[in-house]
Amino acid sequence: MSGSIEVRGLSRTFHTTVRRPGFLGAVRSLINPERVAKHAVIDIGFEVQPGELLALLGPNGAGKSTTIKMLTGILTPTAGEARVAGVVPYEERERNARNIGAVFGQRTQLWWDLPVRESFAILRDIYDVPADEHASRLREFDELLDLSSFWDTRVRHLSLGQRVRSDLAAALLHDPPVVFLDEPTIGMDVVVKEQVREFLRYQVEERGRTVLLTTHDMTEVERLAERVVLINHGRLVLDGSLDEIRRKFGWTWQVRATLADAHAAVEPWPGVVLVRREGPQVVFGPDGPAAPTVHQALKQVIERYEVTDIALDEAELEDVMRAAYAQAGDDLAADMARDVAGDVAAQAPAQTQGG
Ligand SMILES: Nc1ncnc2c1ncn2[C@@H]1O[C@H](COP(=O)(O)OP(=O)(O)OP(=O)(O)O)[C@@H](O)[C@H]1O
Repeated sequence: MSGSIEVRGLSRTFHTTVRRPGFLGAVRSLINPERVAKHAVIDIGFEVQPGELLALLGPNGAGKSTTIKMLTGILTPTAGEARVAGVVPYEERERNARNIGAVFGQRTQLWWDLPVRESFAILRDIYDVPADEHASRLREFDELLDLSSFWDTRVRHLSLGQRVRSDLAAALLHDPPVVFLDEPTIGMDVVVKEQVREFLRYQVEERGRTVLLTTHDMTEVERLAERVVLINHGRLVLDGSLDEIRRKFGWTWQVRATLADAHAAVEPWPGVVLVRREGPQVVFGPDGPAAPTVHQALKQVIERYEVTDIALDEAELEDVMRAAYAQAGDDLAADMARDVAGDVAAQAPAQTQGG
């Protein structure tokens, strides 16, 4: 079965009622509710190939969870279409559920009062997994996630890391070709995070699963994803490989200097921007076509500041993403301005005719 994900023109608008302030306001809201529309996802489209891991990125409130909820069949889109392993998820929820596994880092799908292993057994029965397959898959997951050290414990007594590892195993026990992970490693310590990433890499590379992952952790993106889709204010603003994005938005060089005076004022100069500052540590990067070469930049930093240490740095993905968002924001603003200008232009002749 092909584990592809296809998304075309997908949109979702939420309608909520606004409560007016004060007692009278509350009464007025009851009699005459004021409805507002929130366009959480607007006309997005992308594809994920079978066996590919794609990171869906965006700031808080960008529309990532809403997108995943449409692809898992929890929400129905307002417009557009999605297919997951050939199935329209919100039209055939049960069929879709057999093809997908989903982990929402903040919630569990396990039975709170049962030991983990009993939850696994219930899922085996729900999905009709043959007993020998179930046992061998559990052995495989145990090797990678070390589940047996806590699988006789009730879910409510598990630590966060143990709970999410159990959730991951539970999501994959029926062998789905497509996996959705919404911030799976949120709040975990670095050791458990690494264990989970290892597990995910194995599932993609060795088992050929298709994974759509949302995360705010750029280390995770660097370790796991080759391709990213960026959404902002519900719109898709970028779809490309990490290499392309680094090339387009990354800095060709970065100079990190430690200032002798941690409180010294630091200003950018023509051709150079201040990328980051943390106390005495400052990082400079090139700015536009007038940027100096890396050798000139090193010389300029030493001439301008008293430094105790200076080094060349790899551009951090966080900085690259920040630059991509800034550019995407500019493009979006330009698009919206063009739309408004287009609307005004379209209205102008009508007004002339009318007048
Ligand atoms: N059920 C709902 N009713 C009304 N508005 C909603 C609903 N669900 C989400 N939204 C709004 O839609 C927008 C997108 O939310 P969503 O949860 O998809 O963002 P996100 O990218 O997953 O954010 P985060 O990184 O914070 O998890 C937000 O403005 C949110 O307030």
